[in-house]
Amino acid sequence: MPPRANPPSISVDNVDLFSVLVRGNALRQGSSWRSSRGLVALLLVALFTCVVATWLYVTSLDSDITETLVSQWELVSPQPRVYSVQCSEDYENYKRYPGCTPQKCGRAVTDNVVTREEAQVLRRLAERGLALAGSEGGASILDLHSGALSMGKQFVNIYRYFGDQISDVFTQEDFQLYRNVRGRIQAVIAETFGLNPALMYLTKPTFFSRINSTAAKTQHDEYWHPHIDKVTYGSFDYTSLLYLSDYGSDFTGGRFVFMDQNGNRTVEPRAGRVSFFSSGSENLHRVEKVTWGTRYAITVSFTCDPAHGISDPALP
Ligand SMILES: O=C(O)CCC(=O)C(=O)O
Ligand SMILES: [Fe+2]
Repeated sequence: MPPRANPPSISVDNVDLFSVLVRGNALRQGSSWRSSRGLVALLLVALFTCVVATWLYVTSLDSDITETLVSQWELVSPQPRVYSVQCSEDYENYKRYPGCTPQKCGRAVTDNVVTREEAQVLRRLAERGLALAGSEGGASILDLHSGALSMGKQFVNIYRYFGDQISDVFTQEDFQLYRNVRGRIQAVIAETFGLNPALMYLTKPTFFSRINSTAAKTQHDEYWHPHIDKVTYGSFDYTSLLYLSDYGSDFTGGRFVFMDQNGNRTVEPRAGRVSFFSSGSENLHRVEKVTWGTRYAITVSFTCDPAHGISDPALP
């Protein structure tokens, strides 16, 4: 038999001291291993709790502050859905035009002014026009009044650049439809805000916009910044947006957001939907970044100042 590898055990009163020592060490190692495992588990639980609590806080914050005014699937008809807001003091710094200058401010949405078929015709018109060029970044515009069209990092004038050929792209009927729709939008804004439609004038810029998720290449592509139309565009007193595509199926992201002090309120675009509002700082807003697909809209705005009025777009 080979010699025992274990040291000789000292037996005192039937107690094997060596075994006691070895067991004691093992117990100590075991308990320190158990306690450090316990500590790690505790830390993981604490971390998990923190992550869950933060996530719950952030999502609850988000849902608290974002209210959907109108969803894409709803049909707002026959009456517009109107949300009144107190007019800002902005208007006091401008000349007043009785019968037009906002006395009542707010925002409204209607699906009863432009049909989905008309929106489709206008969308095809926008597609044809914007196919002539377009921005390198995610946001392109086509202004039928001035002729400005995004091209690469700049703009060209379609009427100058394409000359007579432009009549192969746009027909007289297209312009007629624009005029007709503009008139109906003007009427619904006047009725909603108690204005005399004859004292409202179309103003510039009035443009088709096409937005997709391509990264911005210039400032012109950065459509998502919060802004006040009266500040950005100067002449605007009433802004309207006619949507030509559907949130959720034609594109994702790209909701319109009113940024109020007590939270955000969104309008989900729907083809044929007209959203309109007084253009002062009571209606600070932004457009969410488009995350997928292509979003088409037309901005049609009105001024109370006849000097800032423009004529309807027309073929040259
Ligand atoms: O396209 C939109 O929904 C809004 C665009 C906008 O805010 C603007 O043209 O000033
Ligand atoms: Fe705007």
